[in-house]
Amino acid sequence: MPVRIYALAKDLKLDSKELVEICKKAGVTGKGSALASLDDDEVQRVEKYLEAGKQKKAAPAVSVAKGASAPIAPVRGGDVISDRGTANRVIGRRTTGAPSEPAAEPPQSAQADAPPATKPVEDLPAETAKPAEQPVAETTPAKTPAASEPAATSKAPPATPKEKPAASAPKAKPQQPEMSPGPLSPMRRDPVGHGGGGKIRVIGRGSRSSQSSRGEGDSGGAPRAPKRREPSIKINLAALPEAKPPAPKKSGSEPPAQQPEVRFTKDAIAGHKQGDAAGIDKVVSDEKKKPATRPGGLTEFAEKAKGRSPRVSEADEAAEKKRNAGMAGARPDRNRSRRPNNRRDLMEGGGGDFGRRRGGGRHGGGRRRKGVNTAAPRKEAVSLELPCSMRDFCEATGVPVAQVLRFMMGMGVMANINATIDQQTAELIAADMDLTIDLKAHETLEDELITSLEEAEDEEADLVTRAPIVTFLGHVDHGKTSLLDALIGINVVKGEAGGITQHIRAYTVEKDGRAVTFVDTPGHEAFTEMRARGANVTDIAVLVVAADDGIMPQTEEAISHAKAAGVPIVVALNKSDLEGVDPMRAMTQMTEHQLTPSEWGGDTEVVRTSATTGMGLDELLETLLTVADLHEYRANPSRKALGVCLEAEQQGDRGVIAKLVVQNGTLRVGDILVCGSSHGRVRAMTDTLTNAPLQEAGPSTPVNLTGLDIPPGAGDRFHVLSDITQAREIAASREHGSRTESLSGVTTKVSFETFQELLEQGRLGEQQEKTKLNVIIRSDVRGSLEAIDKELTKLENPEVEVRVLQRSVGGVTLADVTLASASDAVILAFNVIPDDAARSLADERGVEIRRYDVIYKLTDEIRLMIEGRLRPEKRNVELGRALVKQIFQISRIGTIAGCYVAQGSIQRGCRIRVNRDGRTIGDYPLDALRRGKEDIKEVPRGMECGIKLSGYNDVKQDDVLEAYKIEEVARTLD
Ligand SMILES: Nc1nc2c(ncn2[C@@H]2O[C@H](COP(=O)(O)OP(=O)(O)OP(=O)(O)O)[C@@H](O)[C@H]2O)c(=O)[nH]1
Repeated sequence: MPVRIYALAKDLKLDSKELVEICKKAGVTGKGSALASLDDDEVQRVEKYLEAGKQKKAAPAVSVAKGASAPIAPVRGGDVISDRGTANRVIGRRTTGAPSEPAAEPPQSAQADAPPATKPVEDLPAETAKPAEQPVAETTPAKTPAASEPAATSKAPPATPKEKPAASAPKAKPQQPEMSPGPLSPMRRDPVGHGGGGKIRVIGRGSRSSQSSRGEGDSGGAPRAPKRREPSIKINLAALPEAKPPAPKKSGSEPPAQQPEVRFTKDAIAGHKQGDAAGIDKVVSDEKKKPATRPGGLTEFAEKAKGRSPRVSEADEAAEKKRNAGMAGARPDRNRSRRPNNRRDLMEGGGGDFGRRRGGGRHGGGRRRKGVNTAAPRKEAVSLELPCSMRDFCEATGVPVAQVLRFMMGMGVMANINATIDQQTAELIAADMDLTIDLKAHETLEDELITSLEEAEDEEADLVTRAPIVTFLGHVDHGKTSLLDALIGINVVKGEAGGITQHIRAYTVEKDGRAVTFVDTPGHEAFTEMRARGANVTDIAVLVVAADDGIMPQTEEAISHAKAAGVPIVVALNKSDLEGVDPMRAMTQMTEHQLTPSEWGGDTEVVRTSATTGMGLDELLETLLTVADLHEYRANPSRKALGVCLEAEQQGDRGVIAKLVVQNGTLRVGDILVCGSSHGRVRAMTDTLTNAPLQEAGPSTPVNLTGLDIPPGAGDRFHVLSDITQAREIAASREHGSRTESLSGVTTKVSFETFQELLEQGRLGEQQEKTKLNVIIRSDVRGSLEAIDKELTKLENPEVEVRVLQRSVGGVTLADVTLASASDAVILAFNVIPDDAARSLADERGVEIRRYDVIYKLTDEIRLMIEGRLRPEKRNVELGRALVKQIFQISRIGTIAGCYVAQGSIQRGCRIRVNRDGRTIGDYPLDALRRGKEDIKEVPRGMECGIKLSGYNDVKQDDVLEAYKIEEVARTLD
């Protein structure tokens, strides 16, 4: 009877992977994975091989006993290792013995032969039995195949260089220990033989310093320019002759000889021009009498020597001020203060020129010299907590604010002293100013609590087996949803808008008495994030590949996600029921992506399935459970829960509904939860498949949960805390962080309507800047927001930029319309509707709200518009809204909705959108419109009527019916 390799491995008490290897060696081919089956014959072959291996293993034990230099026993190796000096001595001997082999490979190669841990034991005897004199040959290992074998001999012991001599100790001449350290022979190339320092080189083998030592040694004959460098191990080298430190420059403490500075007043100069010499004479005589108090003068240095800052008496100062006012001789001073590098003086704390210019220029520099320099001394190594303000940065580093602001201006950023500096900016400034900054992130409650929760390790005794989380990934329409539906026994595919999955689904089902959690992801290219998220929560990825299509772009992407997540991949070759499909084609393509099918000897399980006929479903399930067995997924149900939010939405009366998967621990009703920037207490939990209420959810369980204050982001991790205040604080700080990040800049007024006009009128060509189309996105779930976002970024071109001013989950609100009106933005409502107030304001202000239910329609429409090709030949004209007050079930007719027309009117022949809980759930033609028993053409606002929809009988009380008609609109921009 066939037996799976992993099961046989269990019987034989071997590792499954090891057994796969053994199968190969035993000549049983095509068994690339532990899931492959072996028939009786193959099992026997494997067992025989193992038996033979055991015998082989037993044989060398005799030789070990015989020979003193057993290949594995580190007896002699121990001798060599025990005394480093001995080792070196041996090396030295060999070096002298064979000095003529300078061109051999570098000694690192001996270490590069690190032993592969998985080397089958049974190989050892054969290898170690190879001729022991080969060590000599090992010095030229690349030359012959035989030469590489002794290198293999040294693979067994883990500690490489020391044990190598023992491992490959030549058995042929055990009595000649001097020949034994053959494997060390590469050391001969080490220049030990050329001089002292052998000890050092052995220690430093492989290190850079030793290599350079070797380089020097090699140059024994060839002269090489000596390089000055630090000795790597100083204790073994003669001390370098002490160089006298250079004498401090005298010029540093003595002022340069100066010419007496004679300054002429304007009057003196003017008088001189008029032939009056008296004014000049007076200035010259005054100058001679004046004490040397100018900077750099002797008085100043005398003061400095006494440890005081040179000060000028009030009287002198006043006199000087008077003298210097307006004198031509003051120009050098002024120039100095204007020099661009004056900030260096300032930074070094020695100047004050900068301040003099500002404060002292007009009002007299003397005052400044009197005061104390208040600038913080510049610090070289600073520790800074981020984010911080410009002021904090400057105070911490001692760099003047003006200097930092100037730098920022140079980078095109107009900042002020209160501006916040982020890490990147701080690093840039620091690099520019040669500062060493140790940037620390602010230690928050988050770091304290969440990190400890994430890092808490579970006790082995607490761990129990959990259900595997299996995610279906693959290209759009390859049959993921159908396959999952068929496995679970439900039908979700039918209800999908546009026939594509736009939400992530997760269900736990019981199969063969075991729980499995399935996650379905959308295949449309827009949902990359959802696929990545699906892959990140999963244990096993099922790659659904349609046999007729093969590997497609999103299949490739899914492969990357699964590989990045490091999870096993099982391929479901779906649609195998289709006639004429060639599964070999898809399998060949798979090999190009390093997914070799197990039937071709690889380790990827490929199951041929058909969601339509049910073919291969059992096998797929069995394979998934087997993989789960192999990996033993475990969790600790007794700890506080943590996991991931897959999706979240705001539902009218129920509040926030979040779909979470518990990854570890148990989540209970009443638990305090923080998830992204939302928090709250778990109010209720329901099963994602049956909607049954749950009191607790253990590991691997997906739940729909209420109780959070705002919808968390899809992909946000959640944690259970014990204090609601802490949860609130953490959520608030995250919200603050993300708001700060997403603050958008100034908006340009370009509306959706005018956008095409701009294009048509060719005004884009005249504009230097890109034309910006501002949009506000509202969606039913977070995942769609990301998908739309991603699609919109693809629409950018050199002339047009689509700017998302705001994106959020939930219906269109008054605030959205206000923002759109202020910034000429268009509101893109994906699967949501505007509330009454928003609708009225939008009408009043002419704000456009575009509604979509399929993502590619949204992006296609915008793309067409951007390309100037949008031809609004058909336009939806909103007619009115009616509220369903009562439902009447009439046999043979169906459901009649008794409605009250709240806005506009309902007209015969229109179409009706059915909205429930703020979401559009369907769009149907109006079948019948009646008042009493009469069929009528139109029902105006404030009246009641009966509405029958065509093809939909599930209208419920409180549904909102929106009537609209499709009008043909003539093109106006042709
Ligand atoms: N013949 C055949 N058709 C299939 C099979 N599986 C799915 N289909 C059809 O393929 C189409 C797409 O199936 P879905 O299950 O929606 O595909 P999907 O991969 O979930 O699509 P997205 O979720 O949008 O990525 C549907 O019309 C299915 O009926 C199959 O095994 N055989």
